[in-house]
Amino acid sequence: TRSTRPQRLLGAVQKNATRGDPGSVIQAIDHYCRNKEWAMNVGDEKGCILDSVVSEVNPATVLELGTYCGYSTVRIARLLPPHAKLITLEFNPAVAAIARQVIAWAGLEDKVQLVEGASGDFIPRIKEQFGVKTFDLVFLDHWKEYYLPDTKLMEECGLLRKGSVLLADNVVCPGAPDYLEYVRSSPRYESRYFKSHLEYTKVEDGLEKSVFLG
Ligand SMILES: CCCNc1ncnc2c1ncn2[C@@H]1O[C@H](/C=C/CNC(=O)c2cc(-c3ccc(F)cc3)cc(O)c2O)[C@@H](O)[C@H]1O
Ligand SMILES: [Mg+2]
Repeated sequence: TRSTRPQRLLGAVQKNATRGDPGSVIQAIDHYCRNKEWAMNVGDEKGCILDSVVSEVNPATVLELGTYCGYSTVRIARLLPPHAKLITLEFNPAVAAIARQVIAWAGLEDKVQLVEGASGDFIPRIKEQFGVKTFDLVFLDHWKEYYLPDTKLMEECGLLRKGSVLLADNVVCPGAPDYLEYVRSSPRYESRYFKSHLEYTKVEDGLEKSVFLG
């Protein structure tokens, strides 16, 4: 049977990237997706904005919603300080299996905990199950209609503290209008839009950075 897009993306990593070299894994995926087959990775242009926010926050605890093939997982984990932890949630087992191999190829498995399951089920259990009190940084890149409900759930579960940073991909394309309205109008967030482009295209997209004020 025909391979899947994630399988072909993993093949490009195994063929073109050096084991243990996260930068080469990022480059291999970007080259493949720009020249051979588009895929919904945050990409190199928005990826640089992601890098700058990660470096600025210098987080000890990170939550990523929607691992997909692990491209942004690798981008974030490669910048984390030694004992920092990144928990990434992915509910499609076949996709999670690919992401595990991409993260391993980059040599970052010690910094990453990939959890298979749906965000709505896991967010309420993260505290007791993973010993995390609050997240310094949350990267939202899963199904766009879940950005808002999952943000409200994180608030309710006490997973955000004064200064926690939410960074959301695709707030223009495909768009997350209810989420944007919420973080931009709520007095509990200081929000800022980073204009960019949809990965590997000239279409406008951007990242919304929202600081929780407690
Ligand atoms: C229960 C559903 C909500 N909770 C969830 N919990 C855990 N994992 C979840 C998840 N939702 C989705 N996922 C996983 O995240 C991934 C989904 C990401 C959704 N992303 C997009 O739709 C997306 C789409 C585009 C896109 C843009 C333009 C276009 F023409 C076509 C696509 C660009 C992007 O950058 C995107 O991120 C999958 O691997 C899915 O299995
Ligand atoms: Mg995205």
